[in-house]
Amino acid sequence: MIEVAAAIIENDQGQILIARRKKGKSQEGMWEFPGGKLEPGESPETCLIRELQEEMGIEIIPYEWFGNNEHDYGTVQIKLIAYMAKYSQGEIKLTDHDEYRWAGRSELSEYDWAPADIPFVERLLSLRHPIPRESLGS
Ligand SMILES: Nc1nc2c([nH]c(=O)n2[C@H]2C[C@H](O)[C@@H](COP(=O)(O)OP(=O)(O)OP(=O)(O)O)O2)c(=O)[nH]1
Ligand SMILES: [Mg+2]
Repeated sequence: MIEVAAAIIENDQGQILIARRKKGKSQEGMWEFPGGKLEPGESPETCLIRELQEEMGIEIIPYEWFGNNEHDYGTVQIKLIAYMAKYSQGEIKLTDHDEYRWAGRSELSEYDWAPADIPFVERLLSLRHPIPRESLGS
């Protein structure tokens, strides 16, 4: 089982950074939350700070664990560990991706996601609208 950290990065407008894996990579052409494999002894937060600097040239601040999802790709099994993060600074320069978007939560359903990401995407979509107070029953 490979441990992979993924960052759900929000900007000041509440949009989320998503990226398409470029040709030649596993899951090529599919959209993901940027990140990568944990190095030995590394925490997911430290991994994400490093990966986003390496892969996109930006600085982020991971602030909250979002969820884990184990997925079997047949040849590899991955444990995807997602964290919410805040975009801090830097101009995006792509190395492992061929496209990126700042997407509104409701737009996330329009993309062809890496299968391991689907549960995260569904949760982000369902958290789109806050539940009205009166329907919470108190
Ligand atoms: N970063 C990332 N990887 C994901 C996501 N969903 C998903 O299935 N993966 C898979 C693709 C890869 O098989 C595996 C490892 O991710 P990766 O290719 O980004 O790892 P890495 O940055 O360390 O790069 P490399 O050494 O494999 O080139 O995780 C996701 O949302 N983010
Ligand atoms: Mg990566």
